[in-house]
Amino acid sequence: MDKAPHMPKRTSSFHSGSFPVVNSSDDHIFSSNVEDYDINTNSPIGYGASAIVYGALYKPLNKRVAVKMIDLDFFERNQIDEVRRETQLMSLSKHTNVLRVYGSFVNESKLYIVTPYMSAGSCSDIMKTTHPDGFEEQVIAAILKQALLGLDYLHKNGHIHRQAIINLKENVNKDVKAGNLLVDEDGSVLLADFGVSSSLTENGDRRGFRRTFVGTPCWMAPEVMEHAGYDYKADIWSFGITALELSTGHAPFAKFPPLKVIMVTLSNDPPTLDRESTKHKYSKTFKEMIDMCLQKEPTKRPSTEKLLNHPFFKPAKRKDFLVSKILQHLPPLEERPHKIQQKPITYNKGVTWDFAVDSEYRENDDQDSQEANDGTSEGKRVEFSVIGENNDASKTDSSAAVVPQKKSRFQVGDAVTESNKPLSLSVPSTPSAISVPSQNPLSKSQPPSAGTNFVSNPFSSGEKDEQNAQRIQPHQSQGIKKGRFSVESNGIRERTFSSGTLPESDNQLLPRSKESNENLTESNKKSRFEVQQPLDITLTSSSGSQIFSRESSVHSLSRDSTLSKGDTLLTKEGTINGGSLDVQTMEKAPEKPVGTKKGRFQVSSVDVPPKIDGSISPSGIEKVGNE
Ligand SMILES: Nc1ncnc2c1ncn2[C@@H]1O[C@H](COP(=O)(O)OP(=O)(O)OP(=O)(O)O)[C@@H](O)[C@H]1O
Repeated sequence: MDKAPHMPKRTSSFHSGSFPVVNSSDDHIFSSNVEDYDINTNSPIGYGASAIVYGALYKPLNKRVAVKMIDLDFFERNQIDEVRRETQLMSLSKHTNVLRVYGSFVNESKLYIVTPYMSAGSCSDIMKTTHPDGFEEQVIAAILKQALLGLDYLHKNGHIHRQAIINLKENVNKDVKAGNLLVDEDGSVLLADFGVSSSLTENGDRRGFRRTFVGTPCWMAPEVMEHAGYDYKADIWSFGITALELSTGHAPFAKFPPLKVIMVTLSNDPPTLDRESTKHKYSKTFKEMIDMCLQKEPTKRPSTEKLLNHPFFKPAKRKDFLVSKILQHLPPLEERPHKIQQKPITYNKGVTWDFAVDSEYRENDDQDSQEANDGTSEGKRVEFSVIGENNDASKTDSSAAVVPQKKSRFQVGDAVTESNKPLSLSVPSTPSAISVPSQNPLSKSQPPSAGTNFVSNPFSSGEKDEQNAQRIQPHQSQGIKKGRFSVESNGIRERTFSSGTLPESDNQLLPRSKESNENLTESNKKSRFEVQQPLDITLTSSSGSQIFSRESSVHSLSRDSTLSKGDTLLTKEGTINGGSLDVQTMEKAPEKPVGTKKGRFQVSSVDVPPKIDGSISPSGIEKVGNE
């Protein structure tokens, strides 16, 4: 397996003896010798942001356990130190509804975390396997009651589930969610995944104010999205989202790209249970409980204690009810199809949102993200990049336990961005929107090739951007102009470009242009993102705080080549409503490129005068890295 090239190599100072073995619940000290674990590396039972989870036999006790394997080569020393503390912390959590750590140790460069084997898998697993449309109400009540008891324990002991107590300033996407509710064969539901993975998936630099969110933001509370201060009430929001997830089979907005989830969450009313449209019938009481949790104002949400007294939970059945209702016909974990999760790891500076994207949004070519992230930036920005690479689960082996998957990344931000490798792409004067077709994320036929660092001037087909870069003029219009570019190994090829203020009609969202996509060859299928950049845009949340921009810009970015009607984009008023979309049909490339490589494009808005040489777009498209 390849390792993500952006990951810093950990120094060798961390060795197997430095990770203390911790006591299990039954006072057995689990061995730190990997030979004592017969790990079934052929059939992982789960994938996470930072880890692959395997079933294993712990030979000294002849006990089945789960082993979470994390490749420490991908992480920095301070992150690892924190993992050590948090793993110990987890070992101390003693509640029947909180997953305990039996032990942990390092072997070579892998961290092994040993936990009880939860043979039914996560609630998310179960839904995908047997209940794609969600569970019936009594099942949900039985699941959530146990989860709530675990959460109550954590809250009362100072944990916020979504983050380790050690560092309250940095956030990770460790929400309460169905994927983190593990179910045992006896119907026990345990909250998992607090602390340890958090450390590894958040950014290593703890001195700054970077906040990296990993995964999809569907469960993320609005105040967390806003980068505002938050507390344990954020878990209550996630809990409410989880309730919706369990009743429909998916979280609200699960199909949306991450940025859009944020937009919709912040601008719309909280999601609620549509009792008319679900497969199962749900009570008003259930809906009422969800609505209590999903209040945008955190202080209005109930505490775990109050929730436990809610009528919805009063008649909740015991765990054996779950055995008879949902665990009967489940195939063994190892035999279930496990989707490889795409989770990013961020090393960027600045306020950052970093999201995994579903396969439909993935890119296929490699990217040297570490290099790409070497530039510095302050404030928020929009950034798109690809790091890591897709890997087939079947190729997983113990020698390369964790390979961060290829992913796309979106970062949203504002302010001054400084990059060590400015992108020489420019677009003609006064661009307000730039559509960037990138490689079709579903196409695997174009492996990246080395040496392409260029982004085209959209007007200069086939020529390198250094030669063709055009100066971006100061923003003079709030209209939307579009350009788009692709990066190919043999230079830059213009696809299409349109400029000018969009007519009114263009400001409506258009249905996906299947036809245009179908006409594309593999070499020219592109996803793209679009940047709208009126100068005076500020997106504010319901609470009044700024979300995406300060006073100068907003970028809406979508890697979806088209959006469907009803999709939302930022507007210059800073609200979210129907946006404009470029639905140009891309022309077939006259020649198949030798290969396609991606640079990394950092899109930001900077209120600086344009550079005369045009090498850096003052409207903020900068190349921040390359392969
Ligand atoms: N003890 C366990 N028993 C059974 N399955 C497990 C166990 N631990 C984890 N899994 C499975 O592995 C998946 C990923 O594990 P985990 O959530 O701990 O990883 P992570 O890196 O923290 O990921 P994420 O950030 O997505 O939550 C879980 O969703 C679950 O399906």
